[in-house]
Amino acid sequence: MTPDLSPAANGGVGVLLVNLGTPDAPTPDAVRRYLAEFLSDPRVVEIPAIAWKPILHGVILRTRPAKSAHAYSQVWTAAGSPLAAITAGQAGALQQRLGDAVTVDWAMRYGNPSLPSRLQAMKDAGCERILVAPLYPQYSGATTASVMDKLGDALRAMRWQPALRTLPPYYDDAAYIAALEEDVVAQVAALEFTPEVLLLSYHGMPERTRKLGDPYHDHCRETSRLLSARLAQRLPSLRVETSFQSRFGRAKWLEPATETVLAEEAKSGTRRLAILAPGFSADCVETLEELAIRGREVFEEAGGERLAVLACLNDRAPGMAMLEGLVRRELSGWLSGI
Ligand SMILES: C=CC1=C(C)c2cc3[nH]c(cc4nc(cc5[nH]c(cc1n2)c(C)c5CCC(=O)O)C(CCC(=O)O)=C4C)c(C)c3C=C
Ligand SMILES: [Fe+2]
Ligand SMILES: [Fe+2]
Repeated sequence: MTPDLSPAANGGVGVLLVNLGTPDAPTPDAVRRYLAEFLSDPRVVEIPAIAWKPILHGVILRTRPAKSAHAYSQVWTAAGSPLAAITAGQAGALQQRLGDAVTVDWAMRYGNPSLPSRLQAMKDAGCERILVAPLYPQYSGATTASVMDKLGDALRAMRWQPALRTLPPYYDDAAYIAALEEDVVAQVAALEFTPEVLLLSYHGMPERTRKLGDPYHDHCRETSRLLSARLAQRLPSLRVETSFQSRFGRAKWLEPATETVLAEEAKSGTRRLAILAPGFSADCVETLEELAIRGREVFEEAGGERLAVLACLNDRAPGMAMLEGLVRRELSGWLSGI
């Protein structure tokens, strides 16, 4: 095939938003396909394949899909998986903010739309310079680095590659902390009750990854420290705590576990609690089912009365203004006059 060298088809700038991934449907078969890809990634499960494959295929993929499909079915929307629908909304909102000079698209690390397929589609549409933006504020090997691995695989298969930049983690960026602050203050003001505690719940990781040099735990703690300091000025009576959710497998995970903190807070007298998941750019099964359904049961069974799970930044204005700012900064020198 002869390369298209016409000016209209080439030289374009693109932004590719990437999030984790989600099944195509809330069914055991679709969840099995998705989990098989996700949990075969050596960045996610750092156990030698020879030991892990029999456990994955012999136990996990036989038992977990039905349980996870039930969780997904409780949060599925007319637009599909919340994570996919919201990520698409973020891409649309960013496109509007940046205008026609930039092509904005989105992809998933696992499942669909796949990262290689969207990268190729952007290249075919004339994008020769692409900013890949993993929507993970806190860096981890299992998330950010895994996106870069997949990007490397996709590039390896391309003869004519686009030039690439990648968005660095933004866990301590003043714009991210300010967006969270503004959004928390507005969401708390709109509640029917005044929470005594704000629990910042991050997705967990095996504790071992921290010892191996993964900065994820430190990034989460730093986000919490910076956000707590800002909230202390705005909502001085709110006590802010941090926890890690979603323990998976038998190994020790980062602590304290969200479930444990919810139960202990209720047992020690906290009656009204709000949860925010600052590490998730978009609401997903982890916030809408694990926190808002199962977390609520844990809190109420231990004596808690009111629990509010605050929305993630999603595609609303505070988060989109922050993302637009980060993206414009990273596109510096690639754009003129926008
Ligand atoms: C935001 C950061 C995330 C980190 C860090 C992370 C690490 C991690 N996750 C698993 C296992 C599972 N995660 C699952 C869902 C899931 N995880 C994240 C984000 C992070 N994961 C998101 C946004 C989601 C939701 C996806 C969606 O479709 O909405 C799941 C699947 C759900 C389930 O079956 O419970 C698993 C499994 C590990 C092992 C890990 C670190 C090593
Ligand atoms: Fe996860
Ligand atoms: Fe989870």
